[in-house]
Amino acid sequence: MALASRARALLPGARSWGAVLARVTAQRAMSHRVVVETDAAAGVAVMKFRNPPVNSLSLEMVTELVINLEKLENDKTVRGLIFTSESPGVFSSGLNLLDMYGRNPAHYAEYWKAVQELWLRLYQCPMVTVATINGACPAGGCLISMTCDYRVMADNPKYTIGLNETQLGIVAPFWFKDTLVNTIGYRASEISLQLGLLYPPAEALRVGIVDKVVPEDQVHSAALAVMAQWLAIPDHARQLTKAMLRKPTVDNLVRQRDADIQQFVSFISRDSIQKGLQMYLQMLKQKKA
Ligand SMILES: CCCCCCCCC/C=C/C(=O)SCCNC(=O)CCNC(=O)[C@H](O)C(C)(C)COP(=O)(O)OP(=O)(O)OC[C@H]1O[C@@H](n2cnc3c(N)ncnc32)[C@H](O)[C@@H]1OP(=O)(O)O
Repeated sequence: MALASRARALLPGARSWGAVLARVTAQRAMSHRVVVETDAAAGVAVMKFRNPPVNSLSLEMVTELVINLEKLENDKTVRGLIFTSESPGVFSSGLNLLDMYGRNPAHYAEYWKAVQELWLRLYQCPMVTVATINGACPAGGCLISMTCDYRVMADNPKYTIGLNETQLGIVAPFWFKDTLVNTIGYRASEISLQLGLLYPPAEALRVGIVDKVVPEDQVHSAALAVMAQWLAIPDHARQLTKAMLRKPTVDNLVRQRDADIQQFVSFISRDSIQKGLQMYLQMLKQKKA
């Protein structure tokens, strides 16, 4: 779908992703939640999350991620993309709970469409993608990491990764589940997803949700080394192979995008789910206090 039509699909009346972002951020001061640094000679870009305090994937953040991805995909000099957090400690705390709590159905629908768009773009990204997981990585953060071709995690037992949705009383949608199954296999997913497990680095490596665990001060150099290995493969062959492997999973969501949005809106709007999210947010506050 062309850029302009995708933007219109996300927000009716908008002519481009730029216009979408302008509307999304209209009520807030413009800020950059995503920092992109490009090494043109190496053909590698690093996308750093900068959305304090915990890099939650707010509507604004998701929109900025999509815009930046689109720009990089159009830049033929960039062949590889590394994701990381600008501040070690939290890679991403996942979807922004405040975009899923206490809002109206139109907002939930807009948010979910943007999250779908991000996943579709990341999962089909023609660049080599590597997640450098330098902090906590629950739920949506884990989803982003799993869309990458390779995951390197810092060896810090305080950091955990996994799809913990059930612990919040919510359900990971089928395409989160599909991404997990494609990463760690069916049986491990049955256990992981139902219990909402968050794995520390050694266990994450054992179950296969990450591919490499390295000392924290080596996480970036390790990601660059992995990138160099992947970039040694001719792009066209690797891209077609990736597309072939991932197409059935992508098609599964594309076929039922609108139904998935409706399902999300009706699920998240339920009183019982809203109450559960309220309690979870309170628990996070109390933990802090
Ligand atoms: C049928 C199918 C239909 C579909 C059904 C629906 C499908 C939904 C799928 C959902 C996917 C998700 O990603 S749901 C999101 C899951 N995420 C999580 O469970 C992570 C929760 N957060 C944490 O565990 C921690 O914050 C962690 C990331 C480890 C960082 O710990 P720290 O001690 O550094 O920081 P904290 O003190 O906890 O948090 C700092 C502040 O950030 C806030 N905060 C933390 N995480 C946040 C988040 N995700 N969104 C918003 N705000 C968040 C806290 O409330 C604090 O706010 P103040 O007190 O105000 O400062």
